[in-house]
Amino acid sequence: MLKLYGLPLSNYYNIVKQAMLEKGIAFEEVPAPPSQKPEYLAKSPMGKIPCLETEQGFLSETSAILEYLEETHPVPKLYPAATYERAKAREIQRIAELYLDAPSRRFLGHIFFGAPLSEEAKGEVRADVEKGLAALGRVARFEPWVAGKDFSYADIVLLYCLGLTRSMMNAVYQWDPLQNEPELRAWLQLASERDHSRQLLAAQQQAIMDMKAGKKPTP
Ligand SMILES: N[C@@H](CCC(=O)N[C@@H](CS)C(=O)NCC(=O)O)C(=O)O
Repeated sequence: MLKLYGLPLSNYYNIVKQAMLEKGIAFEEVPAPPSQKPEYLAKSPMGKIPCLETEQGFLSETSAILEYLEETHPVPKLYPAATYERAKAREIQRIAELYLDAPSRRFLGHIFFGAPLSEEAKGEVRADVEKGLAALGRVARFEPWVAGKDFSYADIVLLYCLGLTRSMMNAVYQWDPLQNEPELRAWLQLASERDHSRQLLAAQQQAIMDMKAGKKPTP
C-alpha cells in the first residue's frame, strides 16, 4: 500500500493527501517532519514533506507525486482531458506555488517559530503576492472551478497555497489579499466546502493550534 510521509501542518502534505482522498486511493500515513537526517534524505532528497512510498521506491516533490497518482489512478480524473486545458491547469498550480506560497513562506519562521521578522522580506513580499494574485486573475476561469468546469489538481493546490498566503499576509500586514477579489473569494468558499477540504483544513488548523500549544505533531 502507498505510504504518505509528512504532517497535516504542511500545505504540500495536504495537497497530496486530498488528491489521494479525492481519487479514493488506499494509503497509510506516516508521521514525519521535514528532516536533514540521512535516513529521511534517502526518501526525500531535499528533506522536505511530503514524500510517497510506492512499491518501486520513494517519490518527493508534490507536482511529481500528483502526476504519478494521475497516471496510476486515472479515475476520477484530476486534470482536464485536453492537452492545452491540462497545461493551463498546471500553469495555475505553478503560479500558486511560486508566486503566492513561496513568497509568503518567507514569514513562516517568524509567525510559527518565533524567528525575528525580516524587514527585507516585509518590504518585498506584499508586492510579490500582489503580482502573483494579478497573474492568477489573468488565468483563473472560475467556471466554477479555477481551471474550468471540473474540479482539478489546480483547485487543490490553490486551496492550500492561498490559505498559507492569506494567513501570512494577515499576520504581517493585517491585509486580506482577497478583499478586492470577489470571484476568488467565491471560489475559495466552494473549494473549502468540499468534504475532503473541510476535513483536511480542520486537521491543519488543529495542528497549528497544537504546535502553538507545544504539543508533538501527529497525522
Ligand atoms: N517543492 C516541494 C515543497 C514542499 C515543502 O516546502 N514542504 C515544506 C512543508 S509545507 C517542508 O518540508 N519544509 C521544510 C524545508 O523546506 O526544509 C514540493 O512540491 O513538495
